[in-house]
Amino acid sequence: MDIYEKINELYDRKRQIELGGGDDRIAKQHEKGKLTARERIDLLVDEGSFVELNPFVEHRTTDFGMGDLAGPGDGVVTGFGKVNGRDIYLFSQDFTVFGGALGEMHAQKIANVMDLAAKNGAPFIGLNDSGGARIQEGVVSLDGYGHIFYRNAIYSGVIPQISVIMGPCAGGAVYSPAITDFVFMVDKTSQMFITGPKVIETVTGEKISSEDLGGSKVHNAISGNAHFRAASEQEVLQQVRQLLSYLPQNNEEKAPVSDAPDMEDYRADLTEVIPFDAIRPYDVRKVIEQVVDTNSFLEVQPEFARNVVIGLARIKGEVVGLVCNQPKVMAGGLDIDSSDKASRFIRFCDSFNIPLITFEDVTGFFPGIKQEHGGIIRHGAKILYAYSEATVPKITVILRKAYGGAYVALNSKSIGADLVFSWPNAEIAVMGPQGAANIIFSREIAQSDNQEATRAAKIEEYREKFANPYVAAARGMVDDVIDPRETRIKLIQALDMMRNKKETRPTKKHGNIPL
Ligand SMILES: CCC(=O)SCCNC(=O)CCNC(=O)[C@H](O)C(C)(C)COP(=O)(O)OP(=O)(O)OC[C@H]1O[C@@H](n2cnc3c(N)ncnc32)[C@H](O)[C@@H]1OP(=O)(O)O
Repeated sequence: MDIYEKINELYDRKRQIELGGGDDRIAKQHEKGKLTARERIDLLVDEGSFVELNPFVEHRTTDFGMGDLAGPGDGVVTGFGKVNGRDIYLFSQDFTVFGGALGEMHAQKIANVMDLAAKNGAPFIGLNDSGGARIQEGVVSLDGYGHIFYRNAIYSGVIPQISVIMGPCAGGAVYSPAITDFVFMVDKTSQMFITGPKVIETVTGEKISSEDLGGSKVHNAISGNAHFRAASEQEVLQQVRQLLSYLPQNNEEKAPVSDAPDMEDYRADLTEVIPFDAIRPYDVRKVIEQVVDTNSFLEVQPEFARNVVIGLARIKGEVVGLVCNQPKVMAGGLDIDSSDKASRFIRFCDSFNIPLITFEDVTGFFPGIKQEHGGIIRHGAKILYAYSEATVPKITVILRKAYGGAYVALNSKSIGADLVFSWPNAEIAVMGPQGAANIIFSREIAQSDNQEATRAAKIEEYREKFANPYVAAARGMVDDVIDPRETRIKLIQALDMMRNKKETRPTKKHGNIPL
């Protein structure tokens, strides 16, 4: 045999590996509306940039007849490539090989590429399509999951981690995506659950389909376990590419800066967006659209806890993280789910050096027995904690109402905001004028001959005294009361001023955020 024959043999072997579980299983995968592991990689990375690692790895199990079964690549393709010209590392589970089930060597390949991603400071992306722990390998496959979860945890906040669910993801397997920063799902073909419909029916008697139990809609709109969903695999992989364009490569870098758009910084229409009447709803996304660079807002978790709007955007080309009350839903009040949603996003932005901008219009934490018994105290505390520990530039703009504990929690000066701006129509107080007047003037109102007139007069008295931004501004809790039309200009100036912001915290192992 000469060297050319050896090279031909190498190519033959690689071709065989690339066939995965073979033509029949590939056809089955396509029939389900799913792409193969390699087709997905081709759609995700820049053309021709993917470099595969460990293609020759095979399992070494002999139990249950496995000794006779070849499993090319052990059911997972791993490697590195580029997205938008920047490095990424990935795995893509191959459902055509043992149903993408995770065994010892499969796990080892994933752990290796995670280590490479962390050492080289680049995002890590997992394309999940797997029957879970490989049943024939028993505890060895469970151990494999442990090695992956461990890396998900210790590399959290070091490199961005993204999970894309493109098939089943069941049992303990779900904990890897749950630790990652962003979870994407595909409508109808991806499901996540700890125990499937059959087990649930056996244990609790409840009947439910896989899709209704853990499909993309459920996790995006109800459980909050996922952040994005798409109608097809092609679309979801484009969404991942888009998200990556906002992110720094690692926690020591800043997010990439884009060219500043050709747009007016003075936004004349901002006076029209918010109703002057303080109780009328509006869509805060209209404020966001006016302030950030045109078409740059990427909303995160748009279907979950819609009373808070979060997302990434650019202002004069610089990436920022936005946390905003949504007065259109539950009057923008904060509840358990929105507290969790906002807090995790604040911590993500802080981990990866993305300045935070808060648009505030909040009536308070949402009242109710369900909220209290569900632990709103503990969940609401997460927001305070997340803002307090964050050291990135932190700017708040009070658009209209800022009441009570929610005023404090939403990046007030007292918990570390660098700058707080307020629009002139803002009301900053312990509670709304109606509630306040009814409590502090209850005796005068009760003793009055005309209770309704006295109540109205007292409400107005309270509104004039406290429901404005000038009391807070007089004490420096608001840095400036601004013309709404200058909001973008003020934010550009503030971000520029804090370009080199450095803030340190006392040395500690880590804090203990209320979970
Ligand atoms: C960390 C702890 C855990 O992960 S506990 C979770 C353990 N996993 C499970 O309980 C799921 C078991 N699998 C299933 O229920 C089904 O295979 C699911 C995932 C729903 C997919 O169904 P379906 O699309 O019809 O495919 P299929 O059943 O024909 O499977 C395709 C091939 O993959 C295999 N497979 C699947 N899961 C595993 C597994 N966990 N371990 C080993 N092999 C697995 C199937 O045997 C099948 O193989 P083949 O193509 O017939 O040779």
